Amino acid sequence: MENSNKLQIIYPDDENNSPHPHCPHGPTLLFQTPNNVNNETTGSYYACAAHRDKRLCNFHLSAEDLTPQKVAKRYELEQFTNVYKEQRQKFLAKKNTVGRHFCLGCNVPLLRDEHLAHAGHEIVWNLTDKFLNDPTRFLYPLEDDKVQAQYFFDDKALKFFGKCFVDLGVNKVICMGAPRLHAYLRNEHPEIRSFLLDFDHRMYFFYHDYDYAWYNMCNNHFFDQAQHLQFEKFLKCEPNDKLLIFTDPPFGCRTEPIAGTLRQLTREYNKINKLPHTPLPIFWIFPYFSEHYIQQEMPQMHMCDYKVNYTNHKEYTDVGDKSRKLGSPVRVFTNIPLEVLHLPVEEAYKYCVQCERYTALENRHCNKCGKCPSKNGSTYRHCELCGCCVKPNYVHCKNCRRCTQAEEHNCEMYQANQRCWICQEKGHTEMNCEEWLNYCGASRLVYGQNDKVITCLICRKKGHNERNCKQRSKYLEEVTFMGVTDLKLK
Ligand SMILES: C[S@@+](CC[C@H](N)C(=O)[O-])C[C@H]1O[C@@H](n2cnc3c(N)ncnc32)[C@H](O)[C@@H]1O
Ligand SMILES: [Zn+2]
Ligand SMILES: [Zn+2]
Ligand SMILES: [Zn+2]
Ligand SMILES: [Zn+2]
Ligand SMILES: [Zn+2]
Ligand SMILES: [Zn+2]
Repeated sequence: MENSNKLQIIYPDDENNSPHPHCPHGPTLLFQTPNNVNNETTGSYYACAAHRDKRLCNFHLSAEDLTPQKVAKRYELEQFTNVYKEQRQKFLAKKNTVGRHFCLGCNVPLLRDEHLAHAGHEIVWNLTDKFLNDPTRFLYPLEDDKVQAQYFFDDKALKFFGKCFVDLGVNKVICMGAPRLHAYLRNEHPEIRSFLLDFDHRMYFFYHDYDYAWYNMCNNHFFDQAQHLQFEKFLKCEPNDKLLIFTDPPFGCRTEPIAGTLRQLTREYNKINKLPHTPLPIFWIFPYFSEHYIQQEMPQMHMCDYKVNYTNHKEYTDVGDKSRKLGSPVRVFTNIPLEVLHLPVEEAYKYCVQCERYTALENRHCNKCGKCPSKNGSTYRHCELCGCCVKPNYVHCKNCRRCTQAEEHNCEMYQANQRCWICQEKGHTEMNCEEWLNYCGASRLVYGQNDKVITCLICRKKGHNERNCKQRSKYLEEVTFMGVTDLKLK
């Protein structure tokens, strides 16, 4: 089972699924332990899609206790949305900058003498249009990693994204969880229309319904129906329009619900525009070490070398003492061919002639791998035994048949966490794979990242399979040693 030690997450609106009950934050996710995925409900439960901490939303319903009444229950948030909209009128209706204040403690807009009720609070006085049009420059970020995990792009990243959109001819962007990018596009790229979808309700105070919706990206839930209707209008496109979905979710979010939402939005777009299934271009910002999880959900997504920096995160930036030596680990994942993305040479990127695309300056092209292999910002080196490039500090363990961090290496523990190259499942390596024999000599793709190239499981070289390997006798010994003699290797 994939992710055998992890909970499976069932997204609420996958077709074929029975409907999930709602919490105040929209349809819940169904969490299943791996041994009850076959329609058994023992141990499965529904919980909030947006909050990764019970203290923040305590909805919890065991799948066994599900009843039609519970599925039908809805939470009305109008008492909130109406207040937000009333508050917003203060700012958006007022032309004069004098007397527009904002209480940072209570997160509410204030007019004239309303501040009297906020004595002692931290208040931004007389907001200029510049601030009003770029609210993340003065609001306190909601940094709770169990919910919003609000980290804002630095100016270089904003400029890079803006330029990518222009180069790609994109004229409409859905900013899903990207409020600063939304403001940047509105202010600096009037030729691009942007629509912000964010869980941060404070955006009500700065944007109209036609370019912002209070939204949960973990279940594609709109808290305010009026805004949803406006969003549908935004999705309606003219033949020359080019729409792109941009998302920068909290890194604590699992990839299943985000991918589920991206699919839902694409479906909604196709339906509204009466198109046959047409994929939308996507930019998904996430750390390089989550690559596997993204590709598991969306194999069409590839990682671009651009390092994304945030202004309010110590480690995800290239400035300050605490910043990582190798730069930010945050990358852009996209279904757009990487060849068409131009990374800025002035920010330490270069064009690799062999790869025919831009890569990080420190990324050295490997002729054996046929690519610029580094993922984390260090300079990889090629390991002949692994048949691929590895991190420079890795050492090859013959027993595990993998390059790994030398310190604290325990073969048994290490192998238990490896993904087998034969069956692609986690928990063992090739030598202990039950499917070993079935796969012997079969022509198949190993090494997902190098698809199109067959890597021989015996010598780990590319271009032939076990049947044709010069080292086959060594392999026969190994298999015999494992107590298997009946080889289907003819
Ligand atoms: C890592 S920050 C990205 C901000 C982006 N870097 C920018 O500068 O525009 C995550 C954003 O997603 C929003 N967010 C967090 N959880 C969300 C959810 N469940 N649904 C929608 N938005 C969410 C946060 O409010 C925050 O704005
Ligand atoms: Zn909830
Ligand atoms: Zn206050
Ligand atoms: Zn290269
Ligand atoms: Zn290599
Ligand atoms: Zn190795
Ligand atoms: Zn080992």
